[in-house]
Amino acid sequence: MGLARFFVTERYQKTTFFLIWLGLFVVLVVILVWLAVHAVRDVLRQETDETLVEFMRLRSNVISTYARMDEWLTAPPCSALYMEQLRRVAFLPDGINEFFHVSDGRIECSVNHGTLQTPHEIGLPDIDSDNPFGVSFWIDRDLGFLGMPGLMGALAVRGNHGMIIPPQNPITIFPQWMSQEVVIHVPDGNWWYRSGEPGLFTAAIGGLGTGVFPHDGDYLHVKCDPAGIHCVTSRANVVDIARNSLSSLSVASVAAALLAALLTQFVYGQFRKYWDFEARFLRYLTEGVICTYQPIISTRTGAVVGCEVLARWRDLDGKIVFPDEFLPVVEKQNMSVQLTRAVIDVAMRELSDNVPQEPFQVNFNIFPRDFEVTKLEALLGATVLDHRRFQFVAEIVETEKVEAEIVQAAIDHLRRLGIRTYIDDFGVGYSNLQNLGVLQVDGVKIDRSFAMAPDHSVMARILDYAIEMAHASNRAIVIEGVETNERLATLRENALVDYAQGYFISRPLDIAGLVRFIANWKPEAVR
Ligand SMILES: Nc1nc2c(ncn2[C@@H]2O[C@H](COP(=O)(O)O[C@H]3[C@@H](O)[C@H](n4cnc5c(=O)[nH]c(N)nc54)O[C@@H]3COP(=O)(O)O)[C@@H](O)[C@H]2O)c(=O)[nH]1
Repeated sequence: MGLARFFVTERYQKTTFFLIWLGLFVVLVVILVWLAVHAVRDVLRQETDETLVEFMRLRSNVISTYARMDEWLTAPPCSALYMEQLRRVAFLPDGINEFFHVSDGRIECSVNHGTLQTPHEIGLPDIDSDNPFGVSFWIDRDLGFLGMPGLMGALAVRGNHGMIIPPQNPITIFPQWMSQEVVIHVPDGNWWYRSGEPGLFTAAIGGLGTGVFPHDGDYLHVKCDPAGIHCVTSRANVVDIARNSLSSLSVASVAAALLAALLTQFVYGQFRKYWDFEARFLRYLTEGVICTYQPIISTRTGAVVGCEVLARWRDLDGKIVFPDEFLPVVEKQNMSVQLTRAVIDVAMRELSDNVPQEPFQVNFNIFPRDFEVTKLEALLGATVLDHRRFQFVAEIVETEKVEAEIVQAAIDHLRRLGIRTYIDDFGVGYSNLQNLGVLQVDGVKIDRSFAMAPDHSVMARILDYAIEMAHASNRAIVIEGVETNERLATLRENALVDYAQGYFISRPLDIAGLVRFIANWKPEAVR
């Protein structure tokens, strides 16, 4: 049963619907979060790369500017011609805004915006020239000595040629939730802060991650240029992201809830289709078949002579389903042989294990469409041989028009096997007088509507005629639907009736009930 209960049992359906919705909603939210994390990672990677490219471009400008200085500065240092040559360098479109001559740790002269009045000591570099470019750096120095008070910048010197690299504030405007730090990484493993939010690089290399990785509730991404000189660390602050995207988050949640509801309709619909009555009946037909037995008594002796086997089907939630509900499915899906086979198997197992009475008549209902020699052989042949102490009766109810010749051949075949055939529900539907004349059956069960009709009603009077007609054709007569003692008494007074069946005698019983009924039944009580 397991999960199926949730789709079969009415009272679980709302809960099931809600649980499916919740599951889908969670899945959608997880997908959204996953997409958002990926988008953030992409932004981090992209912004990091862009900043690195800026710094690498600047660096190649610096290198090419040095090449120009080496080539163009031919005059004696700080001479008028030299200053002219230096000014030509300053016109290069390089983003570097001060050029100077250095000798013995002193800036001797400079050109561009700065106005160096006197030589200026610059002391030891922060980063010496032991790098692939042979450039020494003085990081973040106050450029007041160049007549640029309050401006900070890095000094880069190669040989006697120097330049100022102003603070490189990234051109890009980051999203509010993002920050960056650029450091210059030097070969001895130290690094110098270059720009952005201090401390990110330290956190990143302490975070032991590569690529984009979570760190202290944030996402960090660190990347150095191929020469390993500039390193950019970008950070996405998760709390800031959430705070900045509150409105988008609410919209996304509502959208996810609605989409989950739509998907639930579909998914639930598919499950329901899979588990709807018809589908599950067909899947579990054989496993679910149970048999009930309605006793049949002799009107002459009052003794129990046998029973009619009536099928029920146990649904997956344990509910008992009656033939009115499943027979249309059986007929529509052409499963009559499977149902009858299952009923016969269950009934014969239960009856042979529990009912010792001999002889004992066992009536089965056979679909008219199965009243063909080959189908009946398959349905009843072996059963008859295995259970010879039972007297089998095949009840045929004509819910559809049948070919009399085919049915008669089947009746003859059954008779050869020792099985009797009764016309069931005589007097209603196709089960009429004409068939009584055409089909050589052994007995007639007169439809219960006659016996159930009030005394002196038209139906009750027709019952008498029906009995007479059946008797005239020399058939055994069974009256169904005996619901009162009075009706039974009337029938017993009528010498033409052979057997009676009905709620007054007993409702259909399970096998244990049938055994009890047989044990407790007192024929004289109805005599
Ligand atoms: N092909 C098959 N048809 C089958 C099988 N099992 C049952 N059936 C047919 O389903 C119809 C309904 O059967 P069920 O609900 O079991 O009803 C039977 C009795 O409970 C009911 N009955 C008997 N006595 C009385 C009574 O006094 N009053 C009253 N209101 N109802 C009563 O009648 C049904 C038995 O009818 P019948 O078969 O005509 O003798 C029914 O048509 C079954 O035939 C199956 O395995 N195969």
